[in-house]
Amino acid sequence: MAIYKPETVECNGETFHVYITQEELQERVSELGEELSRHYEGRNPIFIGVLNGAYIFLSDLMRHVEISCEVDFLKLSSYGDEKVSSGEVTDLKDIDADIEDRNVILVEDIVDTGLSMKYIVEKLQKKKPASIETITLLHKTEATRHDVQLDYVGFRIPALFVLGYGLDYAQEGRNLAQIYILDGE
Ligand SMILES: O=P(O)(O)OC[C@H]1O[C@H](OP(=O)(O)OP(=O)(O)O)[C@H](O)[C@@H]1O
Ligand code: HPA
Repeated sequence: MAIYKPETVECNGETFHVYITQEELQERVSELGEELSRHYEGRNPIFIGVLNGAYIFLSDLMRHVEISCEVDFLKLSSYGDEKVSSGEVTDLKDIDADIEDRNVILVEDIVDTGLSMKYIVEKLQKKKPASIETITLLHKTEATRHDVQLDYVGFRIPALFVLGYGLDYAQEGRNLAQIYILDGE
């Protein structure tokens, strides 16, 4: 089976190179799944993935969760086709599940400025869940300006634009099996 993981890749006229390999991703994702399985044993958590970016991370993560659980999605956008946040969050789809009194695990691909995560947690809190914890594959620690609670973090990364494994640049590059960064950074 062919997996799309070149050493370098052109995306929207810019060149990116590998930053986190497929093997490193798979190892960390499996550790996180095992940690969540231990923590949520007997609590039937509901995973809420943030579309579009989190879909690959969430699907890989769930295959390492060995307890009873559910999944739902919401969708929002704040980057458009740019490499910097617009500073505004647009709601595109809400969850369908009733999360009142449920244990929610909010799943993001990346926390950059923190705006999206802060916005979603405040939105979900209004639905009165029993608990909300957050997990993000990537955290750009130096770029985060909003106060966010991060319970599980895959990789802490510098403030560089990244691509692949669900993360896009103007909607392209999500199908790359590894995480890439802009050449020269
Ligand atoms: O911490 P922040 O600065 O808010 O950035 C993080 C958010 O940006 C990306 O979503 P985007 O709005 O690009 O939509 P997408 O997931 O559909 O690509 C990513 O998936 C996060 O949701
Ligand atoms: O570095 C990034 N890459 C892709 N999407 C993003 N959304 C926030 N930060 C990023």
